Amino acid sequence: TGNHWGYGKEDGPTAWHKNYPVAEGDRQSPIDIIPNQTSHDSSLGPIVLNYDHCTSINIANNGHSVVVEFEDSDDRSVIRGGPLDNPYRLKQFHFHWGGKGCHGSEHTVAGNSYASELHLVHWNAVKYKTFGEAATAPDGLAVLGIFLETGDEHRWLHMITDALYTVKFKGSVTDFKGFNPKCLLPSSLQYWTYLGSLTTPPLHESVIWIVVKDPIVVSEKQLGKFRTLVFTGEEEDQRTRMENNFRPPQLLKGRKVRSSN
Ligand SMILES: NS(=O)(=O)c1ccc(C(=O)NCc2cccc(O)c2)cc1
Ligand SMILES: [Zn+2]
Repeated sequence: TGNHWGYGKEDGPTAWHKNYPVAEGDRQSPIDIIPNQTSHDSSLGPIVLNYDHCTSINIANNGHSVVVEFEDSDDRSVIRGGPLDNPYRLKQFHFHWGGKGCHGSEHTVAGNSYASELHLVHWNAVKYKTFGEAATAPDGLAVLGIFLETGDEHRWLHMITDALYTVKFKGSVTDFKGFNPKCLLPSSLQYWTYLGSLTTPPLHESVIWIVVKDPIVVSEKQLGKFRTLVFTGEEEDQRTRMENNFRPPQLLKGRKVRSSN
């Protein structure tokens, strides 16, 4: 119905252009990043995250992913530096992942995909009054992308995976206070950056992407817990496991990808 979209055969990424023609635009995301074709830019300073006073509010299943929302009524948690001209406020973070044994990151690196990808979504509250307004502006959003690869257990990810059973169904929301996503970052924040879009409808071309080069390591067991979520609501009769909720790489269309040193 209406602008319903998903990741299935009929409503998935190849069909999104019907309701969202910008899907075929000039700055769509994600992309395949080819390291030796990126341009190193020494003017690109480090990314600075001020998350120490961040206020997480809740964790939710929105029918596409699991999302942790933050209080964004002031500059208590911001990202700045790197390619950004202003501080951008943290609004939410969420994940994209594959099926059992399949990879599910959105960005790929020289054609290789990771098991999953974490997106920390920020908006430019200096220039725009609301997230919604920023989400339609060319410099409105900054998303920090972190790759997840499987290996040893991640010491802090259990704080997320232990809560997933409370948001199994689409539309479920539970309190999730006191979580600082800084614990989900790799030690090095070296990154690639380029101008792109939301990777889900409405696919607005409003994102300054900052993709961190080093992945974090999580266990297959931890990742498997994400797949206990379902795309469907509790009242619906069929349970569709939430997995492979990623958009494949889109055409670069002449864009430059810059690399921090
Ligand atoms: N996967 S992604 O990080 O590119 C991404 C981040 C945020 C959103 C999002 O907020 N979608 C809902 C939305 C979009 C525009 C305006 C709104 O008010 C809400 C979608 C995708
Ligand atoms: Zn995302």
